[in-house]
Amino acid sequence: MHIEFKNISHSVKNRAIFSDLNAQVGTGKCLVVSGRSGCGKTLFFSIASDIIRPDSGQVVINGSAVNQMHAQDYAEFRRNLGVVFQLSGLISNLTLEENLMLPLNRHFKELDKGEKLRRVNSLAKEFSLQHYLAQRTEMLSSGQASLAGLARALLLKPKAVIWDAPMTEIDEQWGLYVLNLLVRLKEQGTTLILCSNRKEVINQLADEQLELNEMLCYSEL
Ligand SMILES: Nc1ncnc2c1ncn2[C@@H]1O[C@H](COP(=O)(O)OP(=O)(O)OP(=O)(O)O)[C@@H](O)[C@H]1O
Repeated sequence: MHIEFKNISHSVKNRAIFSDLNAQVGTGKCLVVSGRSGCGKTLFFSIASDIIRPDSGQVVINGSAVNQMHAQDYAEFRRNLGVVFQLSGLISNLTLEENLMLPLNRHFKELDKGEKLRRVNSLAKEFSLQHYLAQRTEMLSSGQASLAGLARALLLKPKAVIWDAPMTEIDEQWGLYVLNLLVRLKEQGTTLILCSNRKEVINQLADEQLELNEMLCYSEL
């Protein structure tokens, strides 16, 4: 999936955070978005994953602007996008299995329940979470919740993964595993957008880098 950010401007409470920002990342490549705290990494993540629409400018997927897509193309774009939140985004009063089934039930209605459960079990096992499937996700540690957030995104076999602050909660061993996993995903053609200042993420994964300009943090409209 080729993703382009064209002339993005966005303000929060009358403060310009992005002003005419441009960036792009090709299929199987990784864009790392970095910058100091408060510069807008999470805001960029939200715009990239179409949680927030920018005040002006466009996010363009394989040549089609997200804000002009027909419903069917938009549904396909969403199905192809794996979104991983900084704080996992799991629903705490559902079990882990219920959380992991949500995107499959939403985007892969045609898959039978047995196949969905097989996918859920296999990814849970990959991240050593199989014993937690029947438990509510408030039982997970923050590192486990982070891995579960990643598992939930990967269940869709996405063509692009957008991850806010990857690896901040997980331990060193899992960090290495996840880094290698991200390298493999890239090799398989998955596009990555990672909002991170971590050196290992930048050194091992970045094909493109966007350093958010700290001056923008203080410019007033
Ligand atoms: N709901 C909000 N209300 C007011 N200001 C906000 C809101 N959300 C974000 N901001 C402002 O927008 C700017 C960008 O925030 P953002 O969370 O994207 O930064 P960040 O680079 O991800 O920071 P960090 O590295 O600390 O997570 C910040 O200056 C913040 O104060």
